Amino acid sequence: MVRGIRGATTVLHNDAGEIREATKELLTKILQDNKLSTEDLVSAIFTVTADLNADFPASSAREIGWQLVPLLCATEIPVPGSLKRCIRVLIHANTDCTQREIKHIFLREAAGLRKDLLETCE
Ligand SMILES: C=C(O[C@@H]1C=C(C(=O)O)C=C[C@H]1O)C(=O)O
Repeated sequence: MVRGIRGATTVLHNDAGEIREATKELLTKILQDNKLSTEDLVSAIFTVTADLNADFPASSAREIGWQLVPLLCATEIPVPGSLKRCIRVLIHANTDCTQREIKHIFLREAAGLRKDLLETCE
């Protein structure tokens, strides 16, 4: 069964090194907490807020072994007042978990984004 897994994190600066480090931390935790390997991954879509253009998060994914996973990066909708310097991801993965068992991961300043989603996790 293919399930969707959401994640998000933030960086302090529009800096390629920071984006790489934050993205790798997020993706590694998503795989660990959901007991997934890269072989289980179907695809992933990243968005970054318009204030982040120093690097593509997809490059970071390849640096941790996601070379065969189809990836896409796009700019997030600039809703006034929304969280700044945010990297979001939607991963599609093969898993036996139910929807409620999926661990969605929101780190750093993004931790408050989707408390509703976290509350529905088992
Ligand atoms: C609230 C978020 O930001 C935005 C809103 C989303 C939503 O309402 O589901 C999803 C992604 C973003 O476009 C989030 O990342 O979860």
